[in-house]
Amino acid sequence: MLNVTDLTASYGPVPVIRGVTFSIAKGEVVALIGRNGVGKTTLLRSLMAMLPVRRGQIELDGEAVDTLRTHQIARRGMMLVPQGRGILSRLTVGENIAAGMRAAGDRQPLPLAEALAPFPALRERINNPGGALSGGQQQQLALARAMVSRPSMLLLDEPSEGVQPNIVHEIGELIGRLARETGVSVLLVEQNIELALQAAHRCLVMEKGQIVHQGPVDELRDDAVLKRYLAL
Ligand SMILES: Nc1ncnc2c1ncn2[C@@H]1O[C@H](COP(=O)(O)OP(=O)(O)OP(=O)(O)O)[C@@H](O)[C@H]1O
Repeated sequence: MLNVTDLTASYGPVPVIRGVTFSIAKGEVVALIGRNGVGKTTLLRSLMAMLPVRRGQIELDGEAVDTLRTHQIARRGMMLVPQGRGILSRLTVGENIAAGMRAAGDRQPLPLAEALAPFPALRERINNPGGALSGGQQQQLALARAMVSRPSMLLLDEPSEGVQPNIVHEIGELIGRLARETGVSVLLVEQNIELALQAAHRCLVMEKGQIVHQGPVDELRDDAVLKRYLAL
């Protein structure tokens, strides 16, 4: 589980994340929503120590990780799947997953067959280059590469991006299933409300670097709420 207390972070003198506090329980999926530029990506990056300036407490599975560096945080079990996914397009599906195994450090990674079990489309394409996959398959590969190190916390930045609209719900269903079946917790930055509703239990709403609202994800079914927080 993740506990974040009074997190403040910036690229320079002006804070982009301002006093953010929230928790995510084991196996819980939380959607982080908000308009463009409010700081959602920056929050994920600051949890991974990828920002120069950061203050506040970050506790992962009962241990403070806010003094650790990015690769050390990954080895403690928090993995980021960035926007655009970071697939190595010339390497095969299997080689991409092997790269995820190396990120595991001392954590014993899953055997390949086990890592691929939730992703039948990848099993059939194990020797194909990552760049030859469809958007949805690449998103699955990014999830498989993160899950192979048996993380306790996944940070997903816009998993619906570049995925055909008619299979967005499959990605949402997959994220929900990974959380149920492995107990991984998920913080999901997502503009696609369909995916958020499919995968998440709760939502956090961000405005100008602050969490201004927390509630059950079903609130996003209300057009008035969407209009207020997302200007849809
Ligand atoms: N590398 C960077 N250096 C300096 N400022 C940055 C950097 N990346 C983002 N910012 C600024 O930080 C603020 C928050 O950006 P961020 O990308 O976190 O927002 P976001 O909510 O994820 O938006 P989007 O949905 O468009 O990705 C913006 O004002 C942005 O210009």
